Amino acid sequence: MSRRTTPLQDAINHILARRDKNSMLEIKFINSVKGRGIFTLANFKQGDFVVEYRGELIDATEAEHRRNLYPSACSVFMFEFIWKQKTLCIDGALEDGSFGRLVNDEHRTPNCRMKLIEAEGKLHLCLFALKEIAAGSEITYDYGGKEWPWRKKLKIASIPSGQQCVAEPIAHDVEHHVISTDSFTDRELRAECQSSRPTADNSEHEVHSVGGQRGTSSLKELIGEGGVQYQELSPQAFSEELTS
Ligand SMILES: C[S@@+](CC[C@H](N)C(=O)[O-])C[C@H]1O[C@@H](n2cnc3c(N)ncnc32)[C@H](O)[C@@H]1O
Repeated sequence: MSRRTTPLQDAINHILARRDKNSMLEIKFINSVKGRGIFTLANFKQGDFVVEYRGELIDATEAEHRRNLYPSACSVFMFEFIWKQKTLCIDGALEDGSFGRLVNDEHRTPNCRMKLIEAEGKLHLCLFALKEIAAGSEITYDYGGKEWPWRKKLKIASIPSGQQCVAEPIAHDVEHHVISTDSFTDRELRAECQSSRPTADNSEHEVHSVGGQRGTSSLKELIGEGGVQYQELSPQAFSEELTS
């Protein structure tokens, strides 16, 4: 990002070019509980645009339809949010090589926050740094208030009086709740998600209106006229119930 480019402009540039910050981010496999995550290769400053959560914009009805079709390994990639009293969803189920869909949850000390951006009449979800993020760190954000299984399965370490509690995940305990990326290769997962999609769709990077036979709403109908360009988004993310 050049000195004069604001984080918002930086985000819009990446949105329009449909590209991630490939020289600043990398995908790493963490473990069989968390699966993959996104890590920084360079420092980010507070406020910087980090990555877009790319996918297909769909409405609540279509999201519900897909949730019923998708295996749970795919529906965990559906990010729901409220826009002008409407529930919308970015479906990031396709393994398209983009980074945003692989960012993991951290509700206590996230280093990024999701914001909604409207660029050229289309809605986009983007992560911005909440603080300085040093090279080598995992990118995280708060998925929202929901009781995610990995949050529940926390071991509360013994707390000396007057000190804050420290919680640590117990890996073996949450194993059965987790979409194990090592049991699903990328190709298999992509095939799974693609075959369970309601319509053939090669434009997963496009944010567009409801597809296929199920809907005819235009994006304008989905998001309304003259939307806000830049909005803080309270996370209400991933709409999947993770059950074993
Ligand atoms: C959108 S995906 C994130 C990418 C995922 N780690 C992967 O490898 O595909 C969301 C899934 O990642 C896992 N996940 C995210 N945050 C986690 C956390 N803090 N602890 C354990 N698992 C987490 C859960 O399996 C969740 O369903």
